[in-house]
Amino acid sequence: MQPELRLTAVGRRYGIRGPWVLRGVDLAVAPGTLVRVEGANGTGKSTLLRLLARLDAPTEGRVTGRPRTAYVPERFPSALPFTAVGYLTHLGTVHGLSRASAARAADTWLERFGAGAYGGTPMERLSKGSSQKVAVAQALIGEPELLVLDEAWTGLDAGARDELERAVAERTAAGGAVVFVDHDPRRLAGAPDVTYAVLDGGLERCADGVRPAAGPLTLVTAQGPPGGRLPADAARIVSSAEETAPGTHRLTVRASHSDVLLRALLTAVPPWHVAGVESAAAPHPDPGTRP
Ligand SMILES: Nc1ncnc2c1ncn2[C@@H]1O[C@H](COP(=O)(O)OP(=O)(O)OP(=O)(O)O)[C@@H](O)[C@H]1O
Repeated sequence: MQPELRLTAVGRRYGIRGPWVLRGVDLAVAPGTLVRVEGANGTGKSTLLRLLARLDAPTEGRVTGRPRTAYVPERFPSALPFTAVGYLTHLGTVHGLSRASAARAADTWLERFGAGAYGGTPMERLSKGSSQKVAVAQALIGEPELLVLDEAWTGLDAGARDELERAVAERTAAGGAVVFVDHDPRRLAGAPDVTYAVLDGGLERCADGVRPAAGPLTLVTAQGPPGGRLPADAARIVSSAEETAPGTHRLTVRASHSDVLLRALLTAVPPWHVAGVESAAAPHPDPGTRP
């Protein structure tokens, strides 16, 4: 991401005399970080996310940085004159993919979210859940440097919710930033690097959720070349790594990121051998995660 997105003394109000929804907000979104935004209804979370996605401009203050950004809005306009694949392919080309790659990526994302059967269905005929899968896929198709998710899990079935969590882990593992709002406090529990609450128009950092993160952890035993370094994509997401014997590594990773770790190990050149995967007890509760 070049350079990181930054809000400086940002304020937003609607209408010349409207009340300030946000004021004096300073926020930097560093590459590779997962940021959760909390707050009661109507406090300005969506307003903040639209500013981060640069779909809205602040009334005062500055927004700097131009990461390639994708956004899933709270309400996705589903009555679009496209089929699901047609829409996603179009969005893929907007993100710089060739038409053929965009069409392939469209199929892949619909399959991942369990909506492969609806690729040829006109968007306006999709159910709410399938439409939400398209909403999420359109944001992921371009592998954005900044992914902004406003209640993106709402309306998805359990399989698609898990898949979106995996996709978020993949984005951050690849060095992208993800900012999300979700009404479910368990969403990606333990995973965010930082949590902010929107409160009285300002932004409060809840607690340092810095790694090693708490929450459910997975313990992976893997073998690589003796003395070899962990593949970069794996090193970025592990909470701890220990070489217990030459070439044998004990890795802990947040459970939500375990698939991404395994893929990083197995697709490394040369590939690593995964000798074991098991659940590990969380070391301590995450102060950044509220019950
Ligand atoms: N386009 C707009 N025009 C006028 N007022 C707006 C607009 N968008 C948001 N607001 C007002 O700004 C305030 C914050 O809204 P926002 O949607 O950002 O909050 P939120 O925290 O995302 O709410 P929720 O949790 O209910 O989605 C609300 O009072 C809302 O009515």
